[in-house]
Amino acid sequence: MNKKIGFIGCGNMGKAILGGILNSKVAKTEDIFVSASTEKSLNTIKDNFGVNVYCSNSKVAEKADILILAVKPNMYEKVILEIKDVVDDNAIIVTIAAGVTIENVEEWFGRKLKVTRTMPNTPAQVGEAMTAICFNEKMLEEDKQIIFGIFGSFGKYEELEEKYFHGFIAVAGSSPAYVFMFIEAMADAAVQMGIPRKKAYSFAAQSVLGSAKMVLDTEIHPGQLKDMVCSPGGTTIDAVIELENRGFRAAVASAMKICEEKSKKL
Ligand SMILES: NC(=O)C1=CN([C@@H]2O[C@H](COP(=O)(O)OP(=O)(O)OC[C@H]3O[C@@H](n4cnc5c(N)ncnc54)[C@H](O)[C@@H]3O)[C@@H](O)[C@H]2O)C=CC1
Ligand SMILES: O=C(O)[C@@H]1CCC=N1
Repeated sequence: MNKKIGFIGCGNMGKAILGGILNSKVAKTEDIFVSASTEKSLNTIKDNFGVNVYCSNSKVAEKADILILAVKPNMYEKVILEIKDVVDDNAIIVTIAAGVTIENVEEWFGRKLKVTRTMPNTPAQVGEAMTAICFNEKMLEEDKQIIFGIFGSFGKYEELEEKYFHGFIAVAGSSPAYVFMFIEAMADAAVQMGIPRKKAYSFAAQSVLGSAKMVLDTEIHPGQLKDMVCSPGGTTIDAVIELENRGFRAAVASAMKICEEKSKKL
């Protein structure tokens, strides 16, 4: 891709996207420009990724054909006010923040630019992100294809109406954290049973990976896949009933509702 990609802010999510883009070779290191708030983090990014780094957001903003705003939601307005006058009229602004709408971005820039709102997740780092994408009306078909090319380079993506983004954060943007907790909990229990810790993480993670792959590849209902593991009178059904008794599903649903509500408040 012959476009210059700028990152303003490059923390956990910015690095995951940057790593994903470079691994897939969709852009070259010399075409990527990153700014961050501290010299220390810029040096780390330079050392780890070999991209161009600047301590000025405006420098990055004026160079970028595609500008990814990867700061926290509460920094968006401040950053946009800082860069708005140097951004090219034809640049594509990409947001990744929870709770920041396309309308907010247009208002803060004070003019109609091409805006793409996305919600990725950290598995971008290993090429397995799930990203939701929506566009404003300034985005042309060829612009959309560029965005699909970038987000498709580090995982799956789907165009989704902006009104569903709060729910999407609960089920995809934030959900890797719940899955990591599940893996950690299973591994701790396995360690209690005497399994060495390193093996315990690998056994738990591979089981989650394989199960997710079965859902995606077979398209069999997850309930049916669960039933296929539960041999009559066997071990699994006892564990499943204990999870039900302990409110496993209810805890997940309630956590996701809280996550969705928080996204609405940001
Ligand atoms: N962490 C995740 O799993 C996901 C995060 N997001 C979104 O990504 C955005 C960033 O989140 P994280 O990467 O988790 O946060 P983070 O705190 O790890 O990264 C934010 C980065 O912005 C930099 N920064 C702060 N002020 C700045 C400024 N004025 N100019 C330039 N850089 C500045 C910080 O130094 C930091 O490196 C948020 O808007 C969040 O909603 C979206 C999807 C998933
Ligand atoms: O915790 C957050 O607010 C961000 C958005 C989705 C994942 N991390």
